[in-house]
Amino acid sequence: MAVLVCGGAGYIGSHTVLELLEHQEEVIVVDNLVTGSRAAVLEKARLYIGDIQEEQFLEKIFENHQINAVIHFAANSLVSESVNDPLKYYQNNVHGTLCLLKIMVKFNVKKIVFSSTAATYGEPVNIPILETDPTNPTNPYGETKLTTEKMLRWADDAYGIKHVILRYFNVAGAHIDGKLGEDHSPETHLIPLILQVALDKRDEILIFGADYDTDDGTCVRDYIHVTDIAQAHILALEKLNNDNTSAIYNLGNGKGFSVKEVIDCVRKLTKHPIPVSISPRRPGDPAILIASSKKAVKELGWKPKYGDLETMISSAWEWFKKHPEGYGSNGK
Ligand SMILES: NC(=O)c1ccc[n+]([C@@H]2O[C@H](COP(=O)([O-])OP(=O)(O)OC[C@H]3O[C@@H](n4cnc5c(N)ncnc54)[C@H](O)[C@@H]3O)[C@@H](O)[C@H]2O)c1
Ligand SMILES: O=c1ccn([C@@H]2O[C@H](COP(=O)(O)OP(=O)(O)O[C@H]3O[C@H](CO)[C@@H](O)[C@H](O)[C@H]3O)[C@@H](O)[C@H]2O)c(=O)[nH]1
Repeated sequence: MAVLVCGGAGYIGSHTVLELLEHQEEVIVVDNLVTGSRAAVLEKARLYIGDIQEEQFLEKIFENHQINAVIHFAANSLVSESVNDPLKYYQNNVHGTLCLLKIMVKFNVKKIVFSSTAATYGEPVNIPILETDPTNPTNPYGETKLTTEKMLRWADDAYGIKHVILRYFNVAGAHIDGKLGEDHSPETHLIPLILQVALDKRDEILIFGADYDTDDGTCVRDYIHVTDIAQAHILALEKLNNDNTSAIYNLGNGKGFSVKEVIDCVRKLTKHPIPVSISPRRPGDPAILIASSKKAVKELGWKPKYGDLETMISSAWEWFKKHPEGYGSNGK
């Protein structure tokens, strides 16, 4: 029996494929390589290049393999892009999942792990955020993820497809052995952008807003190492195989770091001065997002291993020093 990983050539997907292979799973990857890289998919996994919205393409894969469960990363996931082009997000994130679920129904595949996000909460009413807290997204990206979560709930009721929804906070870092890293193009995430300054590929980092209601005025986020996130998917699959019930979990460290604190940590690790400029707030950004992941710790037995910010940033730094062009043009 195989696990199908949609979006497995992307940042988090590729790290999860590595963990799955280490757990002896047969892994099938589907990816259209729009943001992912062929080079990020380890050879032991079988890669099909194509779009999950192409139902006939998906059907062939379900015909060719005995798929036991799906892990679904395939999405667009940039907050600011979603504000400028919300329909792109409804198309790919909501319609993409709809196509995938239709094929799962057709082939009687009853387990899915879904990548959701802290962006489903919007401006939090409590810190740390609990899974039971209100969900009022402040951007279309979060809205499309919440809509998809609701689709999964109805699909459970109607077709018995059980889900584990994982609401990640800010995923960071690279594989600790340097096997894989983060390569988004264009890059918009804070840590890789600061590291591009440290590599002298960029002159400065823009701080998007220094007038938030936080200690130093910059946004606070809960950063979580990509391998810890990948591990949670293994545990989510185990849960689905063992108790066959649906659930939602936050995945974060429960600690917040401001944009300025992240920049200071990079300065310390790289010894680079990292020039900054303050620019206006980025639309759709909440001031503070910090997770309570107690539920995942208790119910999944999740134990994040790389929780301190320095470990996350230094693993990313090691990868970027060796791969200044990411996976490079050969990556496609
Ligand atoms: N990076 C984060 O901090 C973060 C935080 C919360 C949630 N997430 C979610 O985790 C998932 C993975 O994020 P990531 O940072 O690894 O992004 P990524 O862009 O690196 O990975 C997404 C992958 O999906 C593929 N893809 C997109 N649409 C597709 C389609 N229609 N058909 C086939 N393949 C498609 C892309 O080519 C890419 O390889 C996303 O769903 C994202 O919303 C990420
Ligand atoms: O050049 C930059 C880039 C980012 N930021 C700020 O840094 C913080 C982190 O931004 P970024 O790394 O872009 O991540 P987020 O926009 O917080 O979103 C990430 O984390 C979310 C969960 O919290 C996920 O849903 C998204 O998919 C993922 O991209 C935010 O306050 C940004 O405003 C800057 O100040 N300057």
